[in-house]
Amino acid sequence: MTPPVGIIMGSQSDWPTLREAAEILDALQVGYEARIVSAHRTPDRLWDYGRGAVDRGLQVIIAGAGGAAHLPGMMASKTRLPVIGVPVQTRALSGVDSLYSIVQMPRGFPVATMAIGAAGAANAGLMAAGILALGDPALAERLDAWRRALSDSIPEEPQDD
Ligand SMILES: Nc1c(C(=O)O)ncn1[C@@H]1O[C@H](COP(=O)(O)O)[C@@H](O)[C@H]1O
Repeated sequence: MTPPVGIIMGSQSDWPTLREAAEILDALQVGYEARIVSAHRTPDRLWDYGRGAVDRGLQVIIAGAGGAAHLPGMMASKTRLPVIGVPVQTRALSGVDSLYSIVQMPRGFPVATMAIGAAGAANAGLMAAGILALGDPALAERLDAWRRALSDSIPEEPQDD
């Protein structure tokens, strides 16, 4: 059975970043699939994935890529499912290249763009869970508990190292 979330990335080298989204989804017991899909290197795979996404039963797509990061935007062109973009940090330009490639979509085909890197990927997992929680009270409760636990873990006073 198709899980609700598709995590796609431009390269194997993006997985250490996108795994942060997967770990959040694991913690919240949200099903996902992870695939390498590149607009540049495997355009037919991108096309097929986007064309079949709704019919297969996916509900949200998290798309991460670095550099000339066209994957999230191209996926948003191919499917009406919400696409959450994760700009992967790059060595040459620190991920600003990825961010700019993802965030400036033309009107009509939005990508919900997260921050650069691992924190952005984790937030993509939380954003996907938040979308799915709108129609899933049990998931909403798990997400609320996750958020409470994070808040409770923050000390009121700074600690010495
Ligand atoms: N930005 C894209 C796309 C795409 O947008 O379709 N496909 C691969 N890439 C990116 O190329 C970077 C380097 O990839 P390699 O490490 O495989 O050379 C990765 O961050 C990937 O997301």
